Amino acid sequence: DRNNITAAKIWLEEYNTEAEKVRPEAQEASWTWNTNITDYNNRLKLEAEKKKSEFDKRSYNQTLNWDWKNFTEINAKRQFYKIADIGESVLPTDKFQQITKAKSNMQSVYSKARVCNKPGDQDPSKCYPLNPTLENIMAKSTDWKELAWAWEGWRNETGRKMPDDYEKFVELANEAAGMNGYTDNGDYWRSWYETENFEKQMEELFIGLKDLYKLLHAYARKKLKERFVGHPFPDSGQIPAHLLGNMWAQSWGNLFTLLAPYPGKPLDVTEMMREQNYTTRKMFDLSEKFFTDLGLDPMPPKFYNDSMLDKPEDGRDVVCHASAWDFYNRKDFRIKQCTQVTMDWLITTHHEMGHVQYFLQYKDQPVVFRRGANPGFHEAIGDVLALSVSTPKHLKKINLLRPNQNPDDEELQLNFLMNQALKKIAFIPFGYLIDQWRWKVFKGETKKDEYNEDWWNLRCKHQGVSPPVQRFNTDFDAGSKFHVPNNTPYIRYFVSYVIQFQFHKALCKEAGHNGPLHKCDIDQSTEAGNKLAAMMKLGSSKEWPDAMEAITGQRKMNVSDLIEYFAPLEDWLKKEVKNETLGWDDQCGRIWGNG
Ligand SMILES: O=C(CCC(O)(O)[C@H](Cc1ccccc1)NC(=O)c1ccccc1)N[C@@H](Cc1c[nH]c2ccccc12)C(=O)O
Ligand SMILES: [Zn+2]
Repeated sequence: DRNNITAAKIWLEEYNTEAEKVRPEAQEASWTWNTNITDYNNRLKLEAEKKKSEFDKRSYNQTLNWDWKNFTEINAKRQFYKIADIGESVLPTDKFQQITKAKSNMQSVYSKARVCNKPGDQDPSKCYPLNPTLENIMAKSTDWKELAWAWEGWRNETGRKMPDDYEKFVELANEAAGMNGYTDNGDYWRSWYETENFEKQMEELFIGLKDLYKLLHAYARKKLKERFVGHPFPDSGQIPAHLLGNMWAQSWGNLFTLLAPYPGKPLDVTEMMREQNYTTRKMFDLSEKFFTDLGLDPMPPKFYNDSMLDKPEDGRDVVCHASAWDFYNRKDFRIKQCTQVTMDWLITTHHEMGHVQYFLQYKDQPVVFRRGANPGFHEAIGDVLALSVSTPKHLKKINLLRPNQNPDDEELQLNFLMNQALKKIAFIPFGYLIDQWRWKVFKGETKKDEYNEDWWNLRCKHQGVSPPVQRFNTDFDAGSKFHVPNNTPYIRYFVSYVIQFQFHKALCKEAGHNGPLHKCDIDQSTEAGNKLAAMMKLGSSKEWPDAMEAITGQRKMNVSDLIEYFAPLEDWLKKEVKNETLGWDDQCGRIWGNG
């Protein structure tokens, strides 16, 4: 009968066995398309996704045979709760096909986009991809016009071509969420955090970090005005968005040579990597060794054969944006990325390897529990290890610090902190605002003809950046960032940037570190590794405060450890921007055309 827990557990076993067949097939078809974007592979992907959605629907219907909401066994009850949460698979077949098609269209536009008519090119029909060309221009160019060409061209070739598909996707995603008992798709996405007032909590964390961001913003603005003297910076105080070393102004690490407190003491890891003939494989071996030295798991033998770690040179279209893949059969785990030999890519490699380590640690959980304690946890693992790898002490250990440089030199340490701030503090408003925008779209508070105006309201208000050229309602600049066409939520990175410092603090204590937090390197500490592994093994079988407690002893997110980490730099910045006006107007002023 409906309360027979023994029979229910047998059914859960059968579900798991079936899921470990259906999911690998769907993943394999998705992998084939992602590593070779063709219409044929797209049809195979759609077919496999249809099959998986039918399995999800069937399984959902079978959960109705059990009174699982009243089960006393928490673990079984939680498995039923997750099996019953089938997302977009709840849609009837024709609507499921429509939403999958709309998503495939946008992903294909984003991954195939190229920008032509580069200023100074003899052949105006020569076109350039984001990775590596446009990213390198945004990182290195100090030519205002060239930066503006890349910035505007990328948005013309991506976001501008998506509004219709995006509107269709929003409509159907909201319909699916409604059928699953949520108010809209944003409500569904937030439900994965199982946290009361989640939006309020995120706002409080963001407010807690605003002052630190304003200091860094004022310093960067002052130095960029010197570099681009004669060019227009808005009176409203924003920084033109194409000057920050990154296509989305989300990470300012490429401004290090301009912003380092002591330019004479560079941290030029990329140059050191190139001088030592680093290869993609060497970068992965370095990362894997950090994990195994903590007592964590090595990559399975198949990993390197089956992964795609470099951009293919045979001209085929691939999704270059990095991702880690769990095939849910406990055997196949892959990474797909278009690696370049740079420090940024060494960090991204640790980020992706962090995802795979999580897969390995929770692989014996029931399939529905093979996820992060919350999505932010999955994004934090690799970044926590990268906090140790990036320290001058560790760079010295792996011979990526110049031989004549002393890792304990206080000026070098301040340069290191600035480098970290340009990636971690600069990211905070960006990590916060993407889903602020999307949650409003899902709530219906932002209509299609307001998509771009609302996007720039948030970019101007929270991030303090402005568009270098006029924007129009016919633009769709949110669509120029991978996660929007790819329908990947983004608040997870904001959560990750907060909790990774809580994890770092706790693991440094476990590793017996004394002294300032930013100097800590947990390398080789199996005590720290064991704590991390114990948390990862839980997967999503427990609510995330239990997982957080397993590492830090706390049950809440808070920004105090991040602020402690950057304290020495905060003091230096306060002196540096003493005569500057901190902050900017909420609005960007006139940037709007009626188009
Ligand atoms: O997007 C990424 C890395 C890609 C990902 O590893 O997060 C990837 C995104 C993705 C999700 C879904 C489909 C395709 C790509 N997420 C995963 O691969 C993944 C796998 C399993 C569980 C959870 C996430 N980073 C973000 C920001 C970021 C956070 N930490 C970083 C460290 C270095 C560089 C960038 C970042 C960005 O580039 O804007
Ligand atoms: Zn990630």
